[in-house]
Amino acid sequence: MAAVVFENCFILFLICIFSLLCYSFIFKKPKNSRRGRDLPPSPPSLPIVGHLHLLLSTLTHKSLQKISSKYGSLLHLRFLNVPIILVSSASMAYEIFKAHDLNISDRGVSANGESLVFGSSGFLFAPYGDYLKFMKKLAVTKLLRPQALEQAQGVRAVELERFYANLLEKAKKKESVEIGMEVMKLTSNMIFRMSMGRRYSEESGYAERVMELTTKSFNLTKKIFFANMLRTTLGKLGISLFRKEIMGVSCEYDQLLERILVEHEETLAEDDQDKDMMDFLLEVCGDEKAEYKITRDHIKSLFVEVFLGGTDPSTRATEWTMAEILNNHKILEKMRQEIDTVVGKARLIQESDLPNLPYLQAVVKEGLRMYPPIPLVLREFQESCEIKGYYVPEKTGLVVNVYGVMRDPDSWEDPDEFKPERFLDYASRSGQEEQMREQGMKYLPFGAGRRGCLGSNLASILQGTAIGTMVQCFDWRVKGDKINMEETLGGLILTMATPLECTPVPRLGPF
Ligand code: HEM
Repeated sequence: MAAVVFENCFILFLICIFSLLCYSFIFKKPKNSRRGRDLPPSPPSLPIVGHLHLLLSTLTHKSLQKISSKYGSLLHLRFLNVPIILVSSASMAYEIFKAHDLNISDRGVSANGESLVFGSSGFLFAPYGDYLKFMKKLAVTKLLRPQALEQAQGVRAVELERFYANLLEKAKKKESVEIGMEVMKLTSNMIFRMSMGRRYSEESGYAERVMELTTKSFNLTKKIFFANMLRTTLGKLGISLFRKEIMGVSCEYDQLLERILVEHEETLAEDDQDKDMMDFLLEVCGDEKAEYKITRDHIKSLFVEVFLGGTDPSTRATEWTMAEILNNHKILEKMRQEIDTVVGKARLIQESDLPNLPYLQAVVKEGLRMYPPIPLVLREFQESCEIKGYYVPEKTGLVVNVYGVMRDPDSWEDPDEFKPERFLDYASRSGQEEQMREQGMKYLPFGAGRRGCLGSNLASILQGTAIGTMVQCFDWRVKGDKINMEETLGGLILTMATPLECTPVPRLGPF
């Protein structure tokens, strides 16, 4: 229902701006930025809307992959009057990230005003400057770098046990579970407790509330993306697309986070060991001499974005990988053999086991290769430049189709087959450093360069332990012969069209 309303709204919107564009096309000469030099090749386009129909398809990443395999891995597209460079191969990605990383370190999507969800006080869409660098440093130092991750290991272990106990409960009652829902609870609880909730018990209900709001925000991402992309054009007509819905979620987040902030202020932890990321951010907020002066809205936006960036992609990737495991009995058995040998049958897997479980790690990597939760990475060329002899004008958008790169038959043997072994071979291969770097660009689930994902280490832990627990402790009953692997883009995140639902049957334990 919501999708239909959105679609209708979008068609109406297209009609509205059609007249505006006709006006500008007739009365204003379009800028010709070629300056006598060739832009990258462009596939045939429709009048006025250009290649917008590709963006509107339900499987945008696949439409873009198809067009790239026909016309080439470096293309020049136009969505209405927005020019875009589309990249779909490892060698093109390498060329761009090697020589132009700073030039493409802005996302090119304007922030969503005063909203806490992708808004101007956040850093996901912030330009690459002092504010972004400062907030990234805080998030990495206090939450995501290896030392910080190690400090919070105990918190994650408690949540993993709770995840296991919950599945066991369902297994005893012979109830089926939606894997995505269970994993979403696990990742939300882990990230919530690591970042601001060490002192809160489950009864506070805060983690659950954060999870609800994160899901609501994700359902809005496609709308937010369109609203942002078209803000300048529509702003001139006094139209603010989807504003009410977006601000509604933002207000709910605001109220919840304000309450948590006040509770942190009232019981400020004295010992550094007991401080969580929110305690540190509050200190920085009150510090007149801080490198960068941050406000309460900056703190709230940072948390919203850490939840958005951290929970849903990790959950979707885990769900996809579990579906492949359950569709491939040999892989499931091989994983169990490895886990039973390394962990034994008397205790639950824990994150310190992960380095000793190379096959499990390879399965996680293969899941991310075939189903990258963020299939399209968005950036913008700040300045004009040259790529493979083609001219790229300043302020041209960049879309790296990482889904296309990781399914490119020129880089991957049998790209559409789930073969974890390829990552065991891959790790043992050696070569020239430069060659290896270029090779690295064929595996891009976390993006690349200075705007690449900050949470890849945490993501590996979340996925490794969640999948490890489900494989080690349970057999899984699935309806039908095979799991339906059809894809959909839920709010720009690669999602299973039919959520994975199955019934756990205890295999080991209880621990
Ligand atoms: C399987 C899980 C995950 C995947 C596949 C993933 C993927 C990505 C991708 C593709 C980007 C954009 C990169 C680019 O533009 O080059 C990104 C950015 C980001 N991710 Fe992740 N991510 C995951 C988990 C996490 C986690 C657990 C966190 C933290 C809790 C996190 C935090 C971030 C942040 C903060 C950014 C923005 C960085 C910036 O704008 O500078 N991600 N992620």
